[in-house]
Amino acid sequence: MSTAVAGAGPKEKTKAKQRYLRRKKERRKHKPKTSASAKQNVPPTDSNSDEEESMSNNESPDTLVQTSVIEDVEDSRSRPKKRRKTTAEPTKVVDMVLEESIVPLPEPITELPVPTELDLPPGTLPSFPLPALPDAPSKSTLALQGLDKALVDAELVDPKTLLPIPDGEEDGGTMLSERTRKRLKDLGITELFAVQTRLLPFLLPQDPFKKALYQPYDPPRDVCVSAPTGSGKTLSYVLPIIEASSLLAVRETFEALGKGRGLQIGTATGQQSFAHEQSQLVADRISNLKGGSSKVDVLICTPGRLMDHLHGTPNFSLQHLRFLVIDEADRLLAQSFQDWLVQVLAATRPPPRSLSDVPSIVEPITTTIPLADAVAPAFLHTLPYDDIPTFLTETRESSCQKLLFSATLTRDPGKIAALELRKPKYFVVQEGKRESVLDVVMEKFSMPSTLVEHMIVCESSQKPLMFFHLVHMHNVTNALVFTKSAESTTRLVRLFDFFEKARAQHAMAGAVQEIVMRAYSSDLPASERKTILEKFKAQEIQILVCSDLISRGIDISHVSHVVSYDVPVDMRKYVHRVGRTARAGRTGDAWTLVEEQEARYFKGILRDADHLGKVKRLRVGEKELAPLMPDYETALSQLKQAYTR
Ligand SMILES: Nc1ncnc2c1ncn2[C@@H]1O[C@H](COP(=O)(O)OP(=O)(O)OP(=O)(O)O)[C@@H](O)[C@H]1O
Repeated sequence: MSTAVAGAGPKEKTKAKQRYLRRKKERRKHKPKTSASAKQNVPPTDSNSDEEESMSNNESPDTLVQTSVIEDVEDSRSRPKKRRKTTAEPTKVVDMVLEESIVPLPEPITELPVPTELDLPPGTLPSFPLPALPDAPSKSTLALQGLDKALVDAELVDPKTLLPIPDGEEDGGTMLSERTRKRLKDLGITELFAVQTRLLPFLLPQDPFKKALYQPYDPPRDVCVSAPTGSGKTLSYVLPIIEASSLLAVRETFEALGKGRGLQIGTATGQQSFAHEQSQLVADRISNLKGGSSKVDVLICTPGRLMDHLHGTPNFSLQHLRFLVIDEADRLLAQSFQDWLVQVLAATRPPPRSLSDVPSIVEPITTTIPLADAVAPAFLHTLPYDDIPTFLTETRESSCQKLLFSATLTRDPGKIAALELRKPKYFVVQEGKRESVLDVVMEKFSMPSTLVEHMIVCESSQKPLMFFHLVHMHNVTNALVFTKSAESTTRLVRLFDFFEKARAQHAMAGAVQEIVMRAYSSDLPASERKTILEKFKAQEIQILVCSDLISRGIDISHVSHVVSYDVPVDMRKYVHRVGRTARAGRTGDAWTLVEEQEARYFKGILRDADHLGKVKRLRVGEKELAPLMPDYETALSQLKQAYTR
């Protein structure tokens, strides 16, 4: 085409141009006069601009419509008149989105005038809108989706709240009996911690009917508690249970069934033989007793062992259960073996009434029929004779109240649903405003305010040395150390032993005190674990190396440091590890040794939990490590020898 243009003679072009100009002049003569302002906008009458003008006259009607819409829009918003080149379709799409989309659009677009059918040329069909993607919902909106409303409406408890426990008759709002308050004083507990100040009144209401052992027509609400590690969750449920038990004379009930006296505490954790546990839990394993034959008021158990007794111990029954406490709820709910939760909940619930439950008048009442008071009220219909007639039509429910506790409470709607909570009431012990309940929902767990956190990023080969540096230069003793595996533990303990020996030899006799470090793992027999823990408590052992499995629940007041020798796999693990120190308002330090290649991952974990800013980075230079080098090298070569032997 360019060749064709280049081949046209200049004369020919001039003639054509002259003809064109003549016609144009003619047209002008017949044209009505325009205003002065309009004249000003007339472009200079050179041939090229005229050509452009004539070209524009050939534009399709569609393009014209589209252009006019854009101009209208710009006019209405008093913008400088700058023409944009667009195609017809996108313009229509924007219009249609405004008209029809339910998705709120950003401000400037919503200001656009909504075109009506009149804006379209006659006979033009409005086009359908292209699919429009709504804005992505915010993280917080997503976190709230599918959540139990109760969790969203959780009650926030300020962790700084304390309530003095008074002597004498007045309970001072603690809801505790004089006897219990005296006992607490004997144990050195003079005030209630935040979680306890809210839980005690909730679980021990003033109305005596509300704390009755059996409440089949108006069963109590379930409770979920999210509170930091070491904040006193255990007492917040132990106290109400003890109070409820003594108040309600459970002892007498048990005596009526022929069991022991006093508040009996039983354990079923698999540390003793099954037969031994059975004999501790149940008095009569021969007769068929509808109400069970429990010997204990309180049973502390693991889900697995509880299941074993439910299936394998005659007359072991959960129908009288008043409180089902699920401590470390997130971890227990993650254990799905044998469907323990479904089965335990079923065991607390009365079986549905069926036709066979309808009493038969002709059925003789014999002496073998169990006493009514041995059966929980909600289970009375299971007796082979008519239960106590009642004018009430309400169905009777189990009186079992579920109490869930964790420092890292699960927000998983599926897991919460599996618990079949009854009108659950959530308490969240956390600093901040009402909205910070969202932090729990988004798994931004709250930490003890007395905890100071550090991390050291180093090469993996330098980790042992960094650890020894912490022990000797930062007084990291009375410490719990977490590793990723049993092998990592064994290696570290042996190397540390060699290092301490080398150090002692090196120094003048008696000048240095050897620091003792021991492994504390679930592989050890229970008796050995107990001895190690006792030695640690007595400070004969200064450092314990343990696994995540065993760490939860360790409550030793003098633990002043926690070291993650290997980084934790997730935030939950991190929270539970560091929570072994800075308990009950005491101070504590947490240290994490991060290998260079793990730094991004670990920081990512912290960042996702909005916690990165809380962990200070400690940089340790060669100079600071130099004094430890000779003994470290001796220890390394001894370890090598030990492994090659
Ligand atoms: N009111 C109180 N006054 C003084 N000490 C208390 C009080 N309540 C609890 N403690 C002590 O605080 C320590 C931590 O309490 P507890 O073990 O109940 O914490 P927790 O919240 O269950 O922690 P974790 O989630 O780590 O298991 C315990 O040694 C306990 O005896």
